[in-house]
Amino acid sequence: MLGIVVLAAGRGKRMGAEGNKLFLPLGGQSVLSLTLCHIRAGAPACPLMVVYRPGEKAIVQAAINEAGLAPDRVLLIEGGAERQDSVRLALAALPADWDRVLIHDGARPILRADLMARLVRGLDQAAAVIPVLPVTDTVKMVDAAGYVLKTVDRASLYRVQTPQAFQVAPLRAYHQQALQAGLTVTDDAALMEAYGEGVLTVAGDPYNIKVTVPADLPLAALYLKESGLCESD
Ligand SMILES: Nc1ccn([C@@H]2O[C@H](COP(=O)(O)OP(=O)(O)OP(=O)(O)O)[C@@H](O)[C@H]2O)c(=O)n1
Ligand SMILES: C[C@](O)(CO)[C@H](O)COP(=O)(O)O
Repeated sequence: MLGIVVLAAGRGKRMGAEGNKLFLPLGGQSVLSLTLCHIRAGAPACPLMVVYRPGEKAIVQAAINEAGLAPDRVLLIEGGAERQDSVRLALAALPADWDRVLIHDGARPILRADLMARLVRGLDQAAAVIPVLPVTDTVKMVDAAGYVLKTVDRASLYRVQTPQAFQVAPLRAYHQQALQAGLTVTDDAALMEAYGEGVLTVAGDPYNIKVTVPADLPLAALYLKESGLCESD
């Protein structure tokens, strides 16, 4: 069975808000409830697990309700200190019949059904499938003093998004191995790469912004309108 893990246990430090950025207003709801709304709309049959920050279970449950999801359809688990910890804890708690999983940042609310469909189809070819977009700016390496070291050839560089799609068994094993080895990563596909698994890329969605810094919120509101996702999902 395919399940979806939604990560919501961060602190939102770069946003600089009072609390967790996932509860900031967006599109008449909150960032998290919009994310959940769009998952419900795009993958109505998929069971969900939401990873929440200690002390935020009640507000996450409110976002689940606001998204029109039946509370009994959503598993809740406490996250860890880092994103990688939250994913490892989620994988360890998945129902036994979840053999494939989409792991998604709750901070990416503009999630369209066609992207999820592309990722799931890719699991017929690989144990890991990730959405990517080409880099459109020039990229340079810069030293600690702020001077350019070199310009990087951007032809083979891509920006990576979530959801990321996986066969559960290998990813769960690699997360445990990474914990033992002290290997830290910023996305889950990096663990599959580190342990020799092929990672397939599919076209990402330019509207699938991660709400990270203050400037991302008005952009997300614009993308919400442009994406065709109904605000009243
Ligand atoms: N310990 C953590 C850290 C992050 N996340 C989630 O992972 C996603 C991507 O992380 P990021 O955008 O970095 O969120 P934060 O860690 O909250 O942001 P910051 O690094 O600015 O504190 C977010 O939906 C966040 O809630 C999580 O579930 N558990
Ligand atoms: C997983 C991710 O969204 C892929 O781009 C990104 O690595 C998350 O980084 P963050 O610093 O945890 O937001």
